[in-house]
Amino acid sequence: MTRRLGGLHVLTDARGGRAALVAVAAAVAAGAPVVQVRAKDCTDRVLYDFATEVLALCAPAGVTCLVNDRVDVALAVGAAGTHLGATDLPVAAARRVAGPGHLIGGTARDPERARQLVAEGADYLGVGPSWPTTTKAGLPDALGPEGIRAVAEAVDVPVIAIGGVTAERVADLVVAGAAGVAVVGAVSAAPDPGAATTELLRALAMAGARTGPPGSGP
Ligand SMILES: Cc1ncc(COP(=O)(O)OP(=O)(O)O)c(N)n1
Ligand SMILES: Cc1ncsc1CCOP(=O)(O)O
Ligand SMILES: [Mg+2]
Repeated sequence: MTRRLGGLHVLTDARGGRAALVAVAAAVAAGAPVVQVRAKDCTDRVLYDFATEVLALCAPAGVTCLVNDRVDVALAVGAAGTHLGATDLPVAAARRVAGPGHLIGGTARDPERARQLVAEGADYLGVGPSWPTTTKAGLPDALGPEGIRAVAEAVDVPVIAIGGVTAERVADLVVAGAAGVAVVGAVSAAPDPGAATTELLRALAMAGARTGPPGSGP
């Protein structure tokens, strides 16, 4: 099972369904290293079936597949990991359930919370919103690259910047210390999700982001 964490995290359209799977297939074909199953407002069975289909697209391509919010679903489908935010199961609890081999990411917005999540067992942190976004309601003010920097300097695990990320904004985030970026709209709402993925990957490579497995270079 692939376990890359840096580089590009492509999050699915939260509505799931066929259109979301088409976007994932295009992102995988274009070389996205990480896909996160992020579906909201659906039954457990719909989420399970959707995650199973996303994993079936990721696994043959060696793409790391993570599940948002739900460690039980991640384990049930055999995904590599789970991403947990403030209203989800605590990272320490998910770690107890999933054991040491399961990747766990946590959402942090400041250095104190970031250090706490790492102490609980987080393997990476999603940090944002970097910029304003319409994809998720109720978020605090955007952190900007300086907010990303504050967290990246506080922890040793990869920091993945999220929120309003576009190819044009990638360099500022990498300079600030992000090991990668996570996107919803930049891929799933793009007219050509494959081309959008290629553009984001190119921006990460140009910025010198660590896009390969641990220990594979800059
Ligand atoms: C990589 C990454 N970072 C942050 C998030 C946000 O997670 P959370 O705060 O739980 O919000 P929802 O995604 O559940 O709406 C993420 N999913 N991925
Ligand atoms: C889930 C989440 N958490 C912080 S920003 C965000 C949404 C990011 O979506 P987009 O890439 O479309 O701005
Ligand atoms: Mg969540």
